[in-house]
Amino acid sequence: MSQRLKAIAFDLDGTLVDSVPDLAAATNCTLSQLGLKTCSDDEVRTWVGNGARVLLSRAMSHALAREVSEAELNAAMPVFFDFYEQHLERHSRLYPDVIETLTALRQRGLKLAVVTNKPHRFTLPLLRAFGLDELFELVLGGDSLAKMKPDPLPLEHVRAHWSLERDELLMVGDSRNDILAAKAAGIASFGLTYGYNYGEDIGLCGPEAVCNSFTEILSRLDAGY
Ligand SMILES: O=C(O)COP(=O)(O)O
Ligand SMILES: [Mg+2]
Repeated sequence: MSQRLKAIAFDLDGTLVDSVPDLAAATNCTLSQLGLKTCSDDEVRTWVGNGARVLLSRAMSHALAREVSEAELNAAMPVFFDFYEQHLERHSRLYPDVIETLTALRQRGLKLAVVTNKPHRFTLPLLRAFGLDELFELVLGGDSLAKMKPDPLPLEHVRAHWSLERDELLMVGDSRNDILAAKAAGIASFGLTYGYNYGEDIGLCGPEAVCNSFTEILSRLDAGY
């Protein structure tokens, strides 16, 4: 492990939790209510990454075969939000070895944060539902600050919060938004291959390491990446 590393920022959807089944259910509830054709989990998997509003906008555009207006989206968002709030973790699953690995990282003295593009109102309840909330000292949602990943702002906020140098913070995530945010913030990142990255290979955006499982984070840190 880099002697300098003091903290790790983790993405949530597609990194800690496979949340697509419940995001897809909320999307389909909204589409049905609008009288639109529903979509598959696999389609939703390629639309996740830029927050709930962009997900719904992509789903509605797909169903309507045209761009959606802000007014149409504004009218649909409450349906999505209400449903998702009630069914956050019904079909979602923790990825293997997440709790064990996070616990091991904490035992090494690392501070852990969540930096997600998921709206903040869903983030803490989801972490709580999977018993993850106690493992993180700092949790930022996609609407906690003025900008979300791939903007570097959330990672700069984490650095400032803990007074960290650039080489003292690492970002771990499944999406190019995570890797691009890390690069823009001037910090290292690990990309996970099992999550959602618009159907693309996470290695293509140039993370410092590519991990095929959550536990591999430990061995890559031990090997100095
Ligand atoms: O909700 C999203 O679109 C993505 O969330 P994530 O940043 O935790 O992957
Ligand atoms: Mg993600």
